[in-house]
Amino acid sequence: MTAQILDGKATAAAIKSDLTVRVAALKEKGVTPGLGTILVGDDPGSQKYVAGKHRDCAQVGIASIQRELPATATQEEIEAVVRELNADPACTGYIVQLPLPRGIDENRVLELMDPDKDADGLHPMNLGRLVLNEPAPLPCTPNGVLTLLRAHGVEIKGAEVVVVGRGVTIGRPMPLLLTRRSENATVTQCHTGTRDLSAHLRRADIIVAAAGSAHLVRPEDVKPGAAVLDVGVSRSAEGKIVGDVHPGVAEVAGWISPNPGGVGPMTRAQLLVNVVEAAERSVG
Ligand SMILES: Nc1nc(=O)c2c([nH]1)NC[C@@H]1CN(c3ccc(C(=O)N[C@@H](CCC(=O)O)C(=O)O)cc3)C=[N+]21
Repeated sequence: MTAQILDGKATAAAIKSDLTVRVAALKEKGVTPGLGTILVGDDPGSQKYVAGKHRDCAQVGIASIQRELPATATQEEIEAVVRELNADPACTGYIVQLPLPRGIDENRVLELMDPDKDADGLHPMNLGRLVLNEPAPLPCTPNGVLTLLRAHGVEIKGAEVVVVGRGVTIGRPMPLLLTRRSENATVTQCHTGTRDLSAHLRRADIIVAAAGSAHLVRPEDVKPGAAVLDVGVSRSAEGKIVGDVHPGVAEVAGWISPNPGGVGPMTRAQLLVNVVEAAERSVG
């Protein structure tokens, strides 16, 4: 058996073509959505991701606002740019590319953002709204995972889902999304303190691997027919992306998300969704 592909590239393209229509409608009403990015330092990976986000914006008609600071930028300098984008009416949503350089208090920067311009859904106010079941922009990667599953008809309701990882961008918010009444999944969250990861993985109908540990999920850990989402990004010595899922899993799983080409493009598409939805809310 070979797993069917959870095609993030194609699903993201369909989302973007829907957004193109909605952006055109907003422009007719005099509103042009604008995505801002704040990039600090010169990490090649971060530069590449941010460039990809602006390419996506151009495709759907969203304006781009790019702010770059050197790796030596101080806390105050970064916070000044956050204040600037909070005040800029052309910037309807923005992100602060993470991680920020060592020595910068990331949480202080995020808390300074206007929660209504939070395109990542990672502002503490919006994470709190998610916990309280209030409307909020949803964290892009977890929401991308859900959208990818839905687009391929994978049943989430009642599924046993194992999330591996507890990072702020994926591991922590993912179970919050999955356990809403609209999804009704049963979730087990595993992490480095989990005693027997394999035992949990083997029971899962859906595995979300977001530990950042190369080839952590092995074929013998996967129930035949399960859906496996590879969210991890490590790099090989040659700089190629290595996911959290061993390639042999494709012989056991029913569904698998390629990496690259799976959750990455979905993350970017959900970012655009958050920007467009915020602009739509602003026109009522
Ligand atoms: N505030 C903030 N928001 C983020 O959303 C955020 C962040 N910080 N910091 C870094 C991570 C990483 N991230 C990715 C987005 C797209 C791809 C992506 O599109 N990847 C392509 C391949 C890209 C390649 O080949 O290098 C793919 O999977 O097909 C990957 C990774 C967003 N992040």
